[in-house]
Amino acid sequence: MTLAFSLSGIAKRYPHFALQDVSLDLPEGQVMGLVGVNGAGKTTLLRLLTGLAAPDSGEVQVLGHRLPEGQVDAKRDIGFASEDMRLYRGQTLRWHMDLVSRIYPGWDEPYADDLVKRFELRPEQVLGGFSHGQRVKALLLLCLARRPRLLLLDEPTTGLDPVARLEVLEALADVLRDESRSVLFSSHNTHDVEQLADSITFLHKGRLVASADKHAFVDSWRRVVCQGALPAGLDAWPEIASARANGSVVEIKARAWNDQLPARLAAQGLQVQRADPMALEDIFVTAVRSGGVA
Ligand SMILES: Nc1ncnc2c1ncn2[C@@H]1O[C@H](COP(=O)(O)OP(=O)(O)OP(=O)(O)O)[C@@H](O)[C@H]1O
Repeated sequence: MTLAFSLSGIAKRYPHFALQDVSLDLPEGQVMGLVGVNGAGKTTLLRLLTGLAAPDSGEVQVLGHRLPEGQVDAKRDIGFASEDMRLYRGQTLRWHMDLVSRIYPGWDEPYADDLVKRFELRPEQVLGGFSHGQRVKALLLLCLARRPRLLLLDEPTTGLDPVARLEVLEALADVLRDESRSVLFSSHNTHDVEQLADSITFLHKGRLVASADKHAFVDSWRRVVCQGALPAGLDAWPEIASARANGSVVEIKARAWNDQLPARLAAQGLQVQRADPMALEDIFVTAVRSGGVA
């Protein structure tokens, strides 16, 4: 299996924050959603992969190149889009497109023109006059039309209105159909991740809380409604992320649902009435609150 990137035993410390013990692989052709609250360390992780930041310890490999030594080679095939990246406000979109096309031989002009139309951008307009949503789309266009092997997108849909968000998601979904391309995109929005990603990585306070195949991961969680009294120590079970009582109804969020769980709960005096699938948003909040995923 070829890896788009591999992070191994990474630590990166800032005065008030540390990314710790991060080991994470992305197989080539896969789309990974990186989910975390503000300040979880998502941008820091993406910057490590682009070589914009160096780890204090651990190893970073991108597209077969070890960073920092192989940074120049790796960067040729990485497309990084982040809101922090400044475009030239006084220059037109066409000027930016010409500039990027001269630097990157993989530039795909027909695809760039297609994205101009799809995003309803005006190539002759200077970027200083673009709205926030138009700037985000311009940045994505400049990144996507290079056809990089690895796309790193830092919150590509944040701040977009629903229509712009859908356009961006559709453009990304098109890109993702190409199986030789790999994507890591960060988001606060679990709906976007649920829609696009093959695998999900939760980051919280600089640590990986979970990283797994999306379907298997979502399928392992259940919201279990039981009748009975809440037994002590239930939330210490490794399969259980949270348990709370409301009168004689006990609600359990199980992170590792299995067929044996109802019988084990019955032995504690709890009768399982329902075990419902959970939305990714609910799983994320529960996982973060409970401090991890077994
Ligand atoms: N160059 C730096 N110097 C000092 N602290 C930094 C630096 N870069 C990031 N940090 C700190 O690291 C922490 C994680 O920041 P990061 O931007 O990686 O989080 P994030 O998950 O992307 O957050 P958000 O969703 O708000 O963008 C923050 O507390 C931030 O202040």
